[in-house]
Amino acid sequence: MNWDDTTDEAAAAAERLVGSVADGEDQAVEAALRPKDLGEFIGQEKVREQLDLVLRAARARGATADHVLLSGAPGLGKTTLSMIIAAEMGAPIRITSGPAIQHAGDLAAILSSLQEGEVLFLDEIHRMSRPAEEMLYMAMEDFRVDVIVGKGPGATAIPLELPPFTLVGATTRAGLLPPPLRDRFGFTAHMEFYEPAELERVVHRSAQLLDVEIDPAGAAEIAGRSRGTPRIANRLLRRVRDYAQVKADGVIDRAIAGAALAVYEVDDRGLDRLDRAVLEALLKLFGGGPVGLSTLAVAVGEERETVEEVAEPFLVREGLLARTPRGRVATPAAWAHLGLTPPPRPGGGGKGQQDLFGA
Ligand SMILES: Nc1ncnc2c1ncn2[C@@H]1O[C@H](COP(=O)(O)OP(=O)(O)OP(=O)(O)O)[C@@H](O)[C@H]1O
Repeated sequence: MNWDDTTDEAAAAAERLVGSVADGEDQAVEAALRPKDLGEFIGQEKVREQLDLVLRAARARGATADHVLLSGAPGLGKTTLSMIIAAEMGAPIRITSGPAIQHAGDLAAILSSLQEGEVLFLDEIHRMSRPAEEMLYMAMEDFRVDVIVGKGPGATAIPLELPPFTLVGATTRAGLLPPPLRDRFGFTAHMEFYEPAELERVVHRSAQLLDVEIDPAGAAEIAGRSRGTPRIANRLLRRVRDYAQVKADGVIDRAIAGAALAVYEVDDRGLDRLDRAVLEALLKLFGGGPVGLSTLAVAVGEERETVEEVAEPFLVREGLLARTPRGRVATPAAWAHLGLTPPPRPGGGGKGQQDLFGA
């Protein structure tokens, strides 16, 4: 955006970029299930304790909270925490994301329309453009931006003072952030995957909010298949609720949860159709590997990125697949999980397989 634009246009651009979180039924339900304060936020004890101190201290000083960087896999509660930060500080929140900010002017439009103390949530901050990132450095440190007016040799930089604000940046990959950006956050937190017991609490809480009856074994069944992720736990709960409504009396127990999740092809370890397809191809077509990512992706009819970013992180975390310099390799646990017998050693599985089998 060129800063010659009128203020109204700038505000409209900011509005378009900031957008809203809820879009569609699932997002609307997701928003309704979000914990509203730190007390309601389940798990992540260390992060909660540290954040509580940061926010309390800022409140006691009557100051704006320090910038916060949240890293962790999708669905672990980064957006939720940013909303909680705003709520705990009694401040409004704006939500935008790195990919939505194409130009430094886009960011200038948002920053210049912030109110004092406002929380700016910048999701996928690692995907922001370089010029916007450089503008953010100054905005975070000095609450100032240089707005370029005009083009070419006649262009002039006009400094613009910003009200103090709190930037909450979220990223799935903290390692991708340039150190100058990372260092400007006063508080950095890494969000871990949730323990099954914590996810059971998430399921019980959400069931209560959705007015669904569920027994402890039913909640444990859903939690155990949720890949350590509250968003998945909530999504599975909604699908199990549908099944219970249509096929039973609406009450969720272990049997209903198990039967419903079988219909949705989520197995007892939380593997879905894609995860299983990747494992089956690796075991049945390539003898357990090693096999290159691209070949594996073609074998399951998916994009390379989908296999690498959607299926693999979970399979690696579950100890079912290993990424080796020679390619993807199935672990003994993968053979066991699919009820298949690994090829005899030595020979059949190749060197990568032998390594994993301890040969
Ligand atoms: N600690 C928690 N306790 C209870 N519910 C949670 C918790 N963390 C997340 N949730 C629920 O999980 C859902 C997803 O959370 P959220 O949108 O905050 O994740 P996210 O990390 O921002 O994901 P993404 O990076 O994909 O945007 C929300 O509906 C929220 O209700």
